[in-house]
Amino acid sequence: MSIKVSAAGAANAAAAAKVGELVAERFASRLFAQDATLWGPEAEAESAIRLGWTRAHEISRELVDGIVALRDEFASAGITRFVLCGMGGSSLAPEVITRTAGVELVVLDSTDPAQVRAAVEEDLERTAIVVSSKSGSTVETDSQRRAFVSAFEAAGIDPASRVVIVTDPGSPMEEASRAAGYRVFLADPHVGGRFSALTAFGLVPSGLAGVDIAGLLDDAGVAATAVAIDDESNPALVLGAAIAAKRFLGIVDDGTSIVGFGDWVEQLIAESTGKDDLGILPVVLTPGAPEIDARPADLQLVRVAADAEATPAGGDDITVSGSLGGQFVLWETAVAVAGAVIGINPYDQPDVESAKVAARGLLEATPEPTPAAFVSEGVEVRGSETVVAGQSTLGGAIDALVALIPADGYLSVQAYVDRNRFSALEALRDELAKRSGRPVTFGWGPRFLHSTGQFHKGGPKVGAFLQITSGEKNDLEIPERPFTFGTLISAQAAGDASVLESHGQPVLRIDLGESGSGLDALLGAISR
Ligand SMILES: O=P(O)(O)OC[C@H]1O[C@H](O)[C@H](O)[C@@H](O)[C@@H]1O
Repeated sequence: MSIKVSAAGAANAAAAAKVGELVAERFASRLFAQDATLWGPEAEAESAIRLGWTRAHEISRELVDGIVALRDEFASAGITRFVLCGMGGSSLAPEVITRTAGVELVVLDSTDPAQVRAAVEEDLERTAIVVSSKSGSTVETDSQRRAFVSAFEAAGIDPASRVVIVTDPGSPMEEASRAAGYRVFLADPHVGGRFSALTAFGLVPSGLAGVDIAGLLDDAGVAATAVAIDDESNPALVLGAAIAAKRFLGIVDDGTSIVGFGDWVEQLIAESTGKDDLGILPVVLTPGAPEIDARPADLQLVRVAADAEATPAGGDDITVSGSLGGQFVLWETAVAVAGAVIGINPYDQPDVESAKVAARGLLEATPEPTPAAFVSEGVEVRGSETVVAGQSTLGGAIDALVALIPADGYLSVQAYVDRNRFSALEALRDELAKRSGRPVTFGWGPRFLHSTGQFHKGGPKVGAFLQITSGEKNDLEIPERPFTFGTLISAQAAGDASVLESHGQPVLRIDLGESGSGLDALLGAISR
């Protein structure tokens, strides 16, 4: 299934205005020859060590046999349940790969105590974990690993027989893992996390779970040939130039067999472009989303379809199609193009660290919790002065937040809760989009911090933020750490809120209470 891109109306015009230039400067062939000068002198040092993704479909071949052999070894020992511990670029690709293939992989990219406990307590006898971290120092991933290792030990299972590590050579995790006797797969260090779908980060968990990873690499190889040519028909040049023209990028499934593609592409685009007060904010939409019919002028819609030739784009839309392996390569190339068009370095993420620093500060200082501005219907409400001042009801505070969304801005809903238990919260996205007439993103915390989190702090400061938390009665220890999962997720939420507010952006913080009893009140206040 070859990759196809169809751009109509204004999207086609935006692409046409740029593609000739990109062909003339031989952008595509230089990119695939790993030319680090394409994004300007300031980006050169970082780009020089980040372009390995252009050849990942070839280099990763050598991993396949080892992954398949390990899968067989696990199968013969009765180990058939795999849990992936990892964040952002270390978990989003395996999630879409396994969901699309219809094989089971439990993706644990949360610090919510109940969500962690559920993953750790289920069926440990037939479970192996893949702990994936490029840096080897991500606090969420380290904490999840600790929880599993201690659960294995408590169950009399040797962790060395159940823990598989994916990391970069020389990371702190590599050394410690080898010492512990874990199986270690090393990834190509010249590929950034969000571009790592076709490296060990995408392939090890997906292959162990049962996906045909050789086929994925075959599909990617076909696409890599198509997007490396200096020609106006190159689909990645068209896509990259077209998406660079607008601030918001709505992504909607329109008949593709790929499951959950929006979540992967969201990180790739938001983290790669959202910096220097510029960027593109992806908005993952369902087919019924209000933004599709009442389209904000600054939102470009991309439909992911079964066949973009059979159902080409209409209006000002873009339609894309192709195999999943092909789509990875198409979008990675398009983002490299969009970065050059916008004038940013697509390979760094300068603002992700700020939220981590703020969370660490709170974990170390353990300050008294900020008192609630008011309590309404069992829900504690906090937030920026501009949002909560003079308010005494949940509905009033939400109205105040919506009124503060700039005319060219967006609302971001961020739910630091157990996503399995509070899945009903996802419905808030459409309600708030309808109410505000502006693009609304929805993210589970802390997962989104490794995705749209960069754009919120590094992109244009035009966001308004609705943060939802829930205390957990049954908190969970993190073995040998001075804080629990409950204190960690609270610090992550409070830390990110403080950074957003320091950028002058309004934040409304709603705590649903220990038993989550405020859920109905919140849903009611928003859908009234
Ligand atoms: O793979 P790790 O080093 O654990 O990193 C996981 C994630 O961490 C940070 O948030 C980065 O901004 C992401 O790009 C990365 O994917």
